Amino acid sequence: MQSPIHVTSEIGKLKTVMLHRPGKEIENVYPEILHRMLVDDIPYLPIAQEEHDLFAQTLRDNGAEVLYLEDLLTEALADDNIKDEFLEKIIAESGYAAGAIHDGLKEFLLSFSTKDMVNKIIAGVRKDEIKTKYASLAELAEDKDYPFYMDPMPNAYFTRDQQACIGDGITINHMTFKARQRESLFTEYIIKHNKRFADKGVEVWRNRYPEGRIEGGDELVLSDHVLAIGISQRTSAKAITELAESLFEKSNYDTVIAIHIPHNHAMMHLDTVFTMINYDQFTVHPAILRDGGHVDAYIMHPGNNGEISITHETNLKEILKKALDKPEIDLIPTGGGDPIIAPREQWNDGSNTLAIAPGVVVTYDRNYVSNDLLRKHGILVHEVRSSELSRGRGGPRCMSCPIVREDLKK
Ligand SMILES: NC(=O)NCCC[C@H](N)C(=O)O
Repeated sequence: MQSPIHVTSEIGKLKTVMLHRPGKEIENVYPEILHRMLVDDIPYLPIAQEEHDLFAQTLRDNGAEVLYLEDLLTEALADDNIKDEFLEKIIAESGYAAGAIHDGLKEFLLSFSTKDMVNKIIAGVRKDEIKTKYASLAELAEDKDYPFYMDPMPNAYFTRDQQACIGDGITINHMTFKARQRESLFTEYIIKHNKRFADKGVEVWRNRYPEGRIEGGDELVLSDHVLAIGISQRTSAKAITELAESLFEKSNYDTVIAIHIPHNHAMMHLDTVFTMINYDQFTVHPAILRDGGHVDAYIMHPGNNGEISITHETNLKEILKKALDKPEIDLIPTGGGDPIIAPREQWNDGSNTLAIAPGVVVTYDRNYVSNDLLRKHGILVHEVRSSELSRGRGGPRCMSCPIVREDLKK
């Protein structure tokens, strides 16, 4: 059976992509919780939505079918039993497995249509929105001034991270920080219960329950048998090993290139510093390269008796040449490698390009130095507006989850 997921590269023509249009969750962020919510500023919602609509339209204009996470989840919850089961899980993962607040939240959420309920869960539920029949001492006395029973999910529009499509399957991710961990429950329900995916042979390479942490921004599908993955603030060596074991056992993938990157907020995922944009071209933030273009990379292949063989290599160009079987690789430095422009543009996701076809990318307009350089290297660049979207600290690749891409011609 043909899987509804098919992604065998980072650059094959984009056919189907999943987005989330930013909603009320953005307006439930306030200064005291900014950093815990993993954002550095509060986007102005109407403009963020306008910018996001233009981003979606750019993808449609270039032939992609745009699906919205909120619609896919709503469809997945059409059956009342499944909706009930989902509500139990999301309320429990929000901290209330049982008790008065659990009951109050459930009754409140069930009072909405399924679509509005989904949007409300993403937006967050304030304490003053529900009535509880009684409250425990903990509920009365602890965190009295904290306004939410269910936290907002202001990062939901970065649909790259909760999951990642690789080949005909998907990883449903155990995310690093509490602020984002509930988001991948949505993916689990979409894959299990949305008719587009349910019972259609989608392989789950790794589900959201093992402890090791992993996020899609670190997962780069370089070809139909090579995956690059960041060892980063968000993805652990343990999760990478488990994913490699699963891919080697069940898929065509025979090479996983684990690249160590700095563990910090500006470079949280591999795709904030390194993306593939053509058969032999990549963007790279110079800060991840040591003298001579070196990184710490660990090349994993299936070994004997189900073990994994690992070699340590450091020359990024050589690693990519070998993995992709190319005579040369063009690494295009963010901000031209300038010591001020490069980190400034990287901060606003100048390295985070979304390829929509080989040599054709979508980028933020504000990173004009990087964009001009891409053009000089022969790339077709579609710029999208970015004043508000960029405040969430993610770019076009972060805001998109490719579901289907055309295979590359061999
Ligand atoms: N792939 C990505 O780099 N996604 C960006 C995620 C930004 C979000 N504020 C986060 O910290 O998770």
